[in-house]
Amino acid sequence: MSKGFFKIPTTKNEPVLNYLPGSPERAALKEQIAQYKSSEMDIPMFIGGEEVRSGNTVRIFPPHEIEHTLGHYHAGDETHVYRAIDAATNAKEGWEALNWEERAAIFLKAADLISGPYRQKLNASTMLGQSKNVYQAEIDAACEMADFLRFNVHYMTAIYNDQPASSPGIWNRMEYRPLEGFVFALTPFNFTSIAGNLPSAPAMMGNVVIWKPSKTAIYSAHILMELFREAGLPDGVINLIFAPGPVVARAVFDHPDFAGFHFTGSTGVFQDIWKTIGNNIHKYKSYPRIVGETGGKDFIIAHKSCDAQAVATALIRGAFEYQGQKCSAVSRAYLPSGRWDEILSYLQKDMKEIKMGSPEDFRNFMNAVIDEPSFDKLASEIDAAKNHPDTKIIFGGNYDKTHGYFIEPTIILTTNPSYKTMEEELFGPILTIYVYDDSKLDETLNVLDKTSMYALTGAVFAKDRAIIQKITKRLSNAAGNFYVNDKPTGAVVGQQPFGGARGSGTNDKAGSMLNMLRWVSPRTIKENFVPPVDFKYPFMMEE
Ligand SMILES: NC(=O)c1ccc[n+]([C@@H]2O[C@H](COP(=O)([O-])OP(=O)(O)OC[C@H]3O[C@@H](n4cnc5c(N)ncnc54)[C@H](O)[C@@H]3O)[C@@H](O)[C@H]2O)c1
Ligand SMILES: N[C@@H](CCC=O)C(=O)O
Repeated sequence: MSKGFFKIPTTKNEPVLNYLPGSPERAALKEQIAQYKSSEMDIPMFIGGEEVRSGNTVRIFPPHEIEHTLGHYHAGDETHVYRAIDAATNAKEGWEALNWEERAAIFLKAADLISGPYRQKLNASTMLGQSKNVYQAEIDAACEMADFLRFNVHYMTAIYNDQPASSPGIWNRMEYRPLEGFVFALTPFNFTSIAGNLPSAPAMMGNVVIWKPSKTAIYSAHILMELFREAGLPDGVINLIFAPGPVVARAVFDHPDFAGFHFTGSTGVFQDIWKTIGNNIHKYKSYPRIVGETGGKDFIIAHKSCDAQAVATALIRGAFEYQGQKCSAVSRAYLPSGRWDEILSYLQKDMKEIKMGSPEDFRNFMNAVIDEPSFDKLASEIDAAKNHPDTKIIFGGNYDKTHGYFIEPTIILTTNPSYKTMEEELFGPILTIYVYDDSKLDETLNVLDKTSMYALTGAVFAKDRAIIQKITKRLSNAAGNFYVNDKPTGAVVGQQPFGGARGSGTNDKAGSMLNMLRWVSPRTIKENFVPPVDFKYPFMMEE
């Protein structure tokens, strides 16, 4: 029982370190990378606090250096899913009974471990396992992960503090119970922080969790699990398993105690799972909470009043950072004909200077794409654009998978605003540009709004305030995160709550109170201090 209304420490964003030559953080990171590269890691599942080794091992290697072995993980099967569900069920009572401040302390400690001894472990494992450069790893694995943990504690207390009014003689209370059952967290490859947030956010609210990460992000997922354990997370609260997605899904979605699904990944997978949950709805104790943040076809629209250099910079950073493998990455742009030559000349200058290679060489702006299927798909889209009458490749267009999965940053110019790469998410370093007639802004906005099924991120570049207002209003349903004169990537927890609508997800805004509310099932308690003892109401009195 808590014996005080405790206040949490002030919530602040984790500072982004610079990694300048000669800095201590750069030296520490390089040392951690060297250490990880010099020994192979043996990675078990974690079920109920036990390290589980199936003996069925799978090799892990850097996408940019495919001959090198980072380690092996132990792949699981259906039996491990059932063991994980049992472990979660056994942990539930004890975890729910723990005071909120004890739960908060575990996750605040995890955040401080990230600021300290775990920072370079998370950064190095993300750089090597997912092929991110130092800055992309730092803003994700270190800063965003620490921010999720600290801000979610803040939102948890804000939720608990939200209490109903009480009339005289009555005390109304709202109890924010965890869900009755377990939560399933299914996580993507591209953000270590998302992989960590999806299981930890429901756990913070008192839930027990089965966590299945992407097979291409198991190296950093292992470090996250070690972090949670070192921070004091009790056994069985989060259970990490490496069975194939469909195998886990079959067992989880058939279980009567399945209570919530926390997903980030592609739209097709989410929609299939939603159907499975719908078909099984009669099997569950409660209606499950379904939270899914999915794909995007994110845009920049520039107006003739824009700053051309700022547009070019936003296109390059927005489209090519982390090889375009951000759900928020710019992959289609609508640029005004009157400013196109100027924007193009800035692009020409900058594109020449982009370096691509291993993240171990800190000069590289870009690294490899995540795996061979992704590489092959991107290469085939580039080839298709090379041969299509509506398109011309104006930058890049080459690819090579001899030693790693490298795709050149590629810009396609199209005369057809409905060309495939203007509509479909490719998830790679391919940007398609459509140059519109300056006088056809309204038509272009209509096309932009209707071209794709997604509505995740988008940006307008303009100096004219009336135009900024007009476009912001006209595109109000085209993006869940909308940016004015800024690239549409790099949302910061607590500053730009993140998520999209339409085909891009349930828009529950990761790292916000809206998301945390999905992991509780409130119970209203009314207490009457002096209950009535006569059933008759005063109006019934004799005249
Ligand atoms: N909106 C957002 O906030 C956001 C953030 C990051 C990534 N994304 C999206 O995620 C996608 C990229 O990530 P990804 O390639 O890891 O996504 P993905 O959908 O391929 O995989 C996500 C997870 O689902 C599992 N999975 C895949 N197929 C499955 C199936 N049939 N049954 C059960 N599980 C299955 C994977 O193993 C992985 O753990 C992109 O579409 C991107 O836009 C969205
Ligand atoms: N929140 C991240 C994107 C996460 C998806 O991949 C951003 O804003 O760039």
